[in-house]
Amino acid sequence: MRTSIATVCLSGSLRQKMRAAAAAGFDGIEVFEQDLVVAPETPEHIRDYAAELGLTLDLYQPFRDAEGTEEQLFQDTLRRVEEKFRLMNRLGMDLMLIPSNAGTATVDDDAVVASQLARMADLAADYGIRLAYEALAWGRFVNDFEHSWRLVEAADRENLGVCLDTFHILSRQWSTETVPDIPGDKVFFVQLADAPLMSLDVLSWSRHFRVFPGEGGFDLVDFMIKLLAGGYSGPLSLEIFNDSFRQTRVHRTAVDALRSLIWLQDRTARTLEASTGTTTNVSRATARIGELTRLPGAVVPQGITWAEVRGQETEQVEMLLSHLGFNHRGRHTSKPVQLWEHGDARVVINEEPRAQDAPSMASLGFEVQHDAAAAAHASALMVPEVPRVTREGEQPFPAYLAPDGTEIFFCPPQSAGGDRWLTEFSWPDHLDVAARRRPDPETDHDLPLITGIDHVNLAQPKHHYPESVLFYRAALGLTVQPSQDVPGPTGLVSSQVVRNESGSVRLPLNVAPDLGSEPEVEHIAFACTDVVRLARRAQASGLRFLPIPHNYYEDLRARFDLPDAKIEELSSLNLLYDRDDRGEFLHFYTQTVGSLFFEVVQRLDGYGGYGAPNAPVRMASQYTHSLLSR
Ligand SMILES: O=C(O)c1ccc(O)c(O)c1
Ligand SMILES: [Mg+2]
Repeated sequence: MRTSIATVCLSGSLRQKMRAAAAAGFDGIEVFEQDLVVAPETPEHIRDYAAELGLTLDLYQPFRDAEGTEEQLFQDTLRRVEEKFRLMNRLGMDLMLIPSNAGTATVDDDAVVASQLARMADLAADYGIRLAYEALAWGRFVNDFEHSWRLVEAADRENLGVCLDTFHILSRQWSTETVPDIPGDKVFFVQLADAPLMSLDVLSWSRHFRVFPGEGGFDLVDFMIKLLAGGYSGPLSLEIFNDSFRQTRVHRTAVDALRSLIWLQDRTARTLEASTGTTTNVSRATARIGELTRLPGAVVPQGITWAEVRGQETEQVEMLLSHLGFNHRGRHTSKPVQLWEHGDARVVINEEPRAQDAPSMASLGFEVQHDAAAAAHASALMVPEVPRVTREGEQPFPAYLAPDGTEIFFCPPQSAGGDRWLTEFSWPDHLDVAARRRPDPETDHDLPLITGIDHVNLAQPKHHYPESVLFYRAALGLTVQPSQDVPGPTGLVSSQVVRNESGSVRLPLNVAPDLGSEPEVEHIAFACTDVVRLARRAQASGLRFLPIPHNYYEDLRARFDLPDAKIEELSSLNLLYDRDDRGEFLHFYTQTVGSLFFEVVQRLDGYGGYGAPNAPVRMASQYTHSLLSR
């Protein structure tokens, strides 16, 4: 379907916004009146520039405070709107948005409102203009889309229709069952907005927190199906008021925006293809699947093949790993990279000389069924590729850059040769590559206690957080869990997990408060089969644990009624504890090196969380120790 974006979504001047929309690949734009009023160009210039860029000017908006007023005021409204019709003629535009009156309405009478809409439409017809009436969620008398449609129906003018804006509909939780009942050709325009689920007055929620589809909590796929079923065939447009998008770089935001519409169309098509029921809506919408933009292949990673740490002076990282029982498995034949391994957990340490960087997370290798398909999928979503040099004989992996700066590699499964890269590391003399094998429980008495990577916690740049959510959802096919706020000593950290269904890939995304020059900490959590045993060994070998204060253990006793011996054991090993309705969780943290630390976790009986109640204890202890180490 055609795509469009309101200029209010983007930063910069009107020309910059137009250029970015065109460069990202949008078909058209909604001209926000404010952007035009402050622009130095004449309307004719804007019209020509749009033509030059190949953009259509789809909607002029908003014309406020229009209907539901006393006749005297309405006379002035007609004068005002006629001026705008002349302006639209100069711009070469033919569709104007009329939001329901939220400011000057005094007449709560549908007959009066319908007749005023009809009179505006008749005047618009003289200028070849059509009007789309939109129910604002906070409209004084008209605030639900069914009401706006009844008024449009009553006014009964060919050039008068409705504009459906998902924010106004879904924020008020209006039922969307009747969306398909509005004839497709009377829906003049559709604005798609997502938003995080919040309990906030709708006006503030709308003006500051809207996000692109896939970045919030609204069910836009369901809305799309009803829209298609109703016969709408106009553009899918984005109208996102968001404090961050107003300040982020315009080209990057425009790409994020178009990515959301590509993802939404593909997700809608997939949902239709997968639906087994034969409701009228589904079959009508299914008949139109061909109109939706599709993505090649489907990607859901099955596991994390490696986590890469990069920086200078990585000895301390090596020390932590070695105390956690990791083995140094060799150095890369051509790169300044080493591989550490414990069970199926692999950490790559990259000592690439980059200006004085302290160790930090660099990349994640994801195991996917088809790496080429995953790459094509990411490219179709306009995710930037990471340029890489692969020498002859080395295993090439497609690599993409996540919005948070993490490099994402796609690796084929081990069974399909996905572990060929391991042979690029030369092993210390006493280890023979051929002797590398999985432990045999019959004969191995010392099984690895760590089995793999349980989760990787990634710090998110505040203003690009919505973009990250969509990236992990769309490019990696992960599912988004509800977000939680964790109080830390320097601010509130908002945390949201993205994961695959089986839980073999879990990425808690953390948005930290603005800390100025403090590096955001990230961590790799290893899954362990016996965390008490591992902690004992690590303690004996001298691991630098993150110390946990005694108050925490007293609180634990009160909360969970654990026996004294258990509390004593946890406390002596700096272990933390949590429980959910399924099972228990035991974990400990290492001290931080650079902007990175490690965690070891043990999930008992299907515990599903991440020890969130313990995160404030961790952050407070890290804060204390970073102050002490200064
Ligand atoms: O917040 C507003 O005023 C506003 C204006 C125009 C719209 O289309 C809209 O959805 C909201
Ligand atoms: Mg709108």
